[in-house]
Amino acid sequence: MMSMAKGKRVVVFLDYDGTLSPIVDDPDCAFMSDSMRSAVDKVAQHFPTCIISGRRRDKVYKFVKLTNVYYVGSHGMDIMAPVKSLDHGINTSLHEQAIDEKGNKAVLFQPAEEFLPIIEEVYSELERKTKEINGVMVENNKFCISVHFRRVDEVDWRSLEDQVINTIKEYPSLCITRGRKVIEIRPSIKWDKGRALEYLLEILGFASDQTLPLYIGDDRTDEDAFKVLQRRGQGYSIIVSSIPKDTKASYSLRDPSEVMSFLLLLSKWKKHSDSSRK
Ligand SMILES: O=P(O)(O)OC[C@H]1O[C@H](O[C@H]2O[C@H](CO)[C@@H](O)[C@H](O)[C@H]2O)[C@H](O)[C@@H](O)[C@@H]1O
Repeated sequence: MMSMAKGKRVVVFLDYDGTLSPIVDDPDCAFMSDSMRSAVDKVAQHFPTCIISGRRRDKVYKFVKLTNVYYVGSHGMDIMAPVKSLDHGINTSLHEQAIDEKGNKAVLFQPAEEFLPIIEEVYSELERKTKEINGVMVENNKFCISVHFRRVDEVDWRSLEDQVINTIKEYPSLCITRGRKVIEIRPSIKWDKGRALEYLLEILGFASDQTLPLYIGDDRTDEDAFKVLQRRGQGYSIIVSSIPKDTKASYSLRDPSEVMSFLLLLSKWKKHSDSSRK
């Protein structure tokens, strides 16, 4: 992998849950370790780095707390540039356009903006309809909703799913996807983590074959990005899983601790290759 990366512009895409933080029962407690934060920070000092998550963007930022990375929330539907100016040869003209008159906003792209009211409505409805089921957590991810059943007794899974399906039937502009013990509700638009990845490569000026995107993720929604890399015949896709999985990724890492070792190795390699060129 490192030999293929020589002379190319590496761009790093990292999923959050299950990739940078271990899967835990309470989604609000999926904290990232300080050592993982430092590993991501080091990578971001060398390569454009983007955290791409199903969560709402501001929540991912609260967990990651780094100002030198791109944040993409709501499964690719909420894209924002880093607050800090970067020196990776990035085309930042679009960033500047996106900063508001107070200079504190840098949202690049929100393809599902018109769905905000409907998502709010469905979120309240799902909260109300599922509150009798013990252990359910409905998470508002801004442009999508997660209905968590990790803490729900297995006997109640079926009725919870029925509740969600019946609710969403009333909203033909929304659709349901599934993740790790979570039912996700999102706008039926042709946009996902794969599209977001392509969008970012394009606007950063990294769409050429001289770019080597690395995408690391653990969940079904990351498969959309793996497929894009496969189709483009570009870069490396890495699934995080301790068991064999049906995946479009070409490589695997077992868990977030192996992700951290990989990230540290990547930044060490870059430092070393830069210094040996001097
Ligand atoms: O794209 P991701 O960053 O991987 O986000 C996908 C979903 O991750 C979170 O849920 C998952 O992790 C939780 C914490 O470990 C776990 O409790 C839950 O069972 C998992 O599904 C997040 O809470 C969701 O909103 C994301 O969509």
